[in-house]
Amino acid sequence: MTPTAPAPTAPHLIDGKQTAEDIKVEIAAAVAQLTATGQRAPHLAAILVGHDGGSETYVRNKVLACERVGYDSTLLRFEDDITEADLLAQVAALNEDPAIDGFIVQLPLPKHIDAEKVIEAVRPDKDVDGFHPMNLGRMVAGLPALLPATPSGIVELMARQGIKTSGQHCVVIGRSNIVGTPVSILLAKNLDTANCTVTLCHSRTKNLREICRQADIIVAAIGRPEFVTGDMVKPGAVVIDVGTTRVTDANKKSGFTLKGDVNFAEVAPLASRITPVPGGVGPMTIAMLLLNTLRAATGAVYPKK
Ligand SMILES: NC(=O)C1=CN([C@@H]2O[C@H](COP(=O)(O)OP(=O)(O)OC[C@H]3O[C@@H](n4cnc5c(N)ncnc54)[C@H](OP(=O)(O)O)[C@@H]3O)[C@@H](O)[C@H]2O)C=CC1
Ligand SMILES: Nc1nc(=O)c2c([nH]1)NC[C@@H]1CN(c3ccc(C(=O)N[C@@H](CCC(=O)O)C(=O)O)cc3)C=[N+]21
Ligand SMILES: [Mg+2]
Repeated sequence: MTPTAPAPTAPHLIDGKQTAEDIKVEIAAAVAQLTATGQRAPHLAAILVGHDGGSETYVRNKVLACERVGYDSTLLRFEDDITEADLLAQVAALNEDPAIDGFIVQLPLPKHIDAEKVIEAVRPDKDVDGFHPMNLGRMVAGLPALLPATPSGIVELMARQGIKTSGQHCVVIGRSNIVGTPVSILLAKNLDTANCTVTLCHSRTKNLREICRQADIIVAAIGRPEFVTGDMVKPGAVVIDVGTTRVTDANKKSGFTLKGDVNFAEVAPLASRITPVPGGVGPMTIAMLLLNTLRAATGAVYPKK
């Protein structure tokens, strides 16, 4: 009989926070090199519309991260009654501003604004979110592109944590344009950091539990707290939790707890490796946004205009 390794008794956490710190140290060194040769520091701008608590936190974290690595940053804030035309004019101004290397428009946007239209208005060489169809198309085709931050952050996190992906069956839950769809494409690519066999699941998927049980790697990007339960996870699987939902919690000073899409208490004892929330995918998203900004500033993907 072949001896089988005992199931781990303690969760083997995937430290996204530390990995993101490592990347930020590398970026800071690159910035120091740029400025030492007389070039200006990269400059990231963010547009924030309205007062959504989560969006405020993420944008604040992005601005703080810029300072940490030595970038310049600009935050443009607008009330949620800004018209679509005015927002598009702001995008056009950032497109044309030679002092701005890259910018993002924080999502979600108010309902009266067509988010697709705004995303398409961002000049692809400044689209550090990697949401523009030009960048998504180039990514699909395997051409150099500004890659979406959360998907590339997941791939980078697994690579740096020594998680084997090649030949592994990865089940992605969620097919949004910003997470589920692009991460499924990246993980299926013929790259040393990918080469997964990918199954993409969504709200119409039949037998989701059975499909998840066949996964060597689960990527949960649903936006429903604790959706992935223990009965959906094969013992020894790697579990990547993208979800970040604020759940009301009277015991917390802030009034809420950040919940992932994975029932951590049930799944952590089963998983060989698992990302915590917070401290997993979220910090990687920010690190990859900074990396995209460096690539935009240095003309690594598109020639500087
Ligand atoms: N950590 C980070 O850096 C980031 C975290 N997030 C978080 O990730 C989560 C997902 O975000 P996002 O992709 O934008 O979410 P969306 O709401 O855009 O997409 C959710 C996806 O989940 C699917 N889904 C919903 N219910 C079910 C179900 N019962 N069974 C199977 N699939 C289901 C939907 O299916 P269908 O298409 O059929 O509707 C959809 O494809 C959120 O919590 C968000 O806050 C997002 C971005 C970055
Ligand atoms: N144009 C655009 N680009 C985005 O990249 C984008 C967006 N819109 N809209 C919302 C989602 C969500 N998102 C997160 C980024 C960082 C954390 C993050 O750093 N989370 C910390 C905790 C932060 C906290 O304390 O709330 C963590 O998980 O450890 C989470 C979520 C980016 N998004
Ligand atoms: Mg969302």
